[in-house]
Amino acid sequence: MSTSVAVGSLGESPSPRKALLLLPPLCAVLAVVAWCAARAVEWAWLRPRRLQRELRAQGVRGTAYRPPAGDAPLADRLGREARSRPPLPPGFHGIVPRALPLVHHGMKEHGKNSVTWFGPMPTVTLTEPELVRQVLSNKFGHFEKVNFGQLTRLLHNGLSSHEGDKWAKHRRIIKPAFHLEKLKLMLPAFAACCADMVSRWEGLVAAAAGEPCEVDVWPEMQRLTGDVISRAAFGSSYLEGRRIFELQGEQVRLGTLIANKIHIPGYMMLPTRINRRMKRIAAEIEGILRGMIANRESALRAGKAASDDLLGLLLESNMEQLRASNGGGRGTSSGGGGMTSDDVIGECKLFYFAGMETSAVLLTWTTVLLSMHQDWQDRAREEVRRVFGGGAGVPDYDGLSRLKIVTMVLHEVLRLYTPLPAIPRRTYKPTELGGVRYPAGVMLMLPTLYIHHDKDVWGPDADEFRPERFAEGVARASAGDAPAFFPFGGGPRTCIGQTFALLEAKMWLAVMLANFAFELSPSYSHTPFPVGLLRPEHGAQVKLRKLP
Ligand code: HEM
Repeated sequence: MSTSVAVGSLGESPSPRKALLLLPPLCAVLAVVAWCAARAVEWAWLRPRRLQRELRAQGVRGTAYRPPAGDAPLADRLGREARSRPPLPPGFHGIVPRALPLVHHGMKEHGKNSVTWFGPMPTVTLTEPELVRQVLSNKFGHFEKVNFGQLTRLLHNGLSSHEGDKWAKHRRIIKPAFHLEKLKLMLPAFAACCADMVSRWEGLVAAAAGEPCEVDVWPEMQRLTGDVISRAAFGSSYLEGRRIFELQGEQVRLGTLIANKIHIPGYMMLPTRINRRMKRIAAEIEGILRGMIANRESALRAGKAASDDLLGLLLESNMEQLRASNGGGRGTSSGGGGMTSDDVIGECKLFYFAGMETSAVLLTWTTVLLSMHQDWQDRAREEVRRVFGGGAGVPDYDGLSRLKIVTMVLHEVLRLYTPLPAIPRRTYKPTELGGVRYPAGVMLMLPTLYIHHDKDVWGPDADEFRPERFAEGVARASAGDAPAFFPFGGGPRTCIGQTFALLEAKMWLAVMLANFAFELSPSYSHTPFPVGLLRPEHGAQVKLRKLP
């Protein structure tokens, strides 16, 4: 006899019977609520307090944890204060207090290697180059990349956020596309983008009819590097690629608006206006890429040669990998030894994310610094004229690799205005580093920009623009033993696109210096500020003059 019949046959009223039936689901709900509450208390209170005790016991000082936002309000306040200060004098490069306000504050209040809180995650800033080297070069998985979950997935979901075997497989497949021999084939695409820009600027100068022509180079450089990556990645389909970079640009802007909230679990799932727009953008980008990849894959299967652009090289390398793992069989995009279509989409998104704004930042600060330091602009132009003989024709690889002064200038710009001011890592397991035993789950912040300006490392003129310090190469530029110059990161996860970025920058400088002279406009205000990358907060206005 079933329970309900038994209860009914006793003639009891239906309410207790209903209550009995409701009891199991109610208990289940209560159990789930209790579990969530316990997890929340552990996440927001017990675990951070435990980590704080462990770090303090070893003498790592810093701010006290305030649940659950940690130092997010302090970071907001310091950021606002830094931005409200008057612009820096042009030619002044002591930008750390303005560009890394939280790191600067932590250092002032608690000394080097101090702790702050990113939500409930302790964040230890490591300022000694040797410790940074140890973290970046670790091959044993003690330090993992800090992944911002759904935000990372919406922005790129490629190589830079993978770990372990998946990362190794993707890096192996992507690497051939960035070999020097392949990059040389992309130089005509770089040159075509620079030529487009030069003719547009010539138009602007002509329209100014003899008056000095003012250009904000920041959006111009975003456009240039967006075009370069579109052409380099997608060859003849670069116009479709352009739409992607517009969408990615918007995605990054929206991502920075919510950066301080993403430590809240599930925040990205909330149906806020920004979250909904970001999801729509991601869907549109994926749609465009899926179409392009499908076309290329079917052409490859039909036996057509792969294109020499990044996507073509990536698909070709992927097919080879698949053939090898299938024992010579026909390649498919279903995974196995190669990448799936979704993986390829993630990597294409990453090319934009990692390769566009970073290069735009480098080119913008180079223009600003050469405007501030006219003597170096003249020296760099002289060198370009000497190597390429007056500017006619497309600069070739041999010529670009002989540009010594231009390279020194680029290195000094990368040192003083490092596009990525800090690199985060997280301890994956308990790890000893510099005499401290870090428990798992501690974020280690490697403040590249701070180390690049550290007088203990670079000497008393650390904040000055002196490209000659790179005359003997990168390794001999700083005073200390450990390498202290790492704008492209280091170790196994070093930037895969650094040769691409430097060739692009040299090509642009060779073309630009041959065609234009430039100086700072009075409307420029020197306000470097990191919004993810170190950007000029109010643009980078220069005055252009066309050279005969
Ligand atoms: C001036 C320009 C650039 C700078 C300053 C720069 C900087 C960096 C840095 C610091 C990292 C390491 C991040 C970390 O360790 O967490 C990195 C990684 C990466 N960069 Fe760049 N980058 C630049 C240009 C490019 C370009 C042009 C591309 C591609 C077209 C690119 C693709 C990548 C990729 C795919 C990674 C991830 C590598 C991995 O995790 O294995 N970057 N970049």
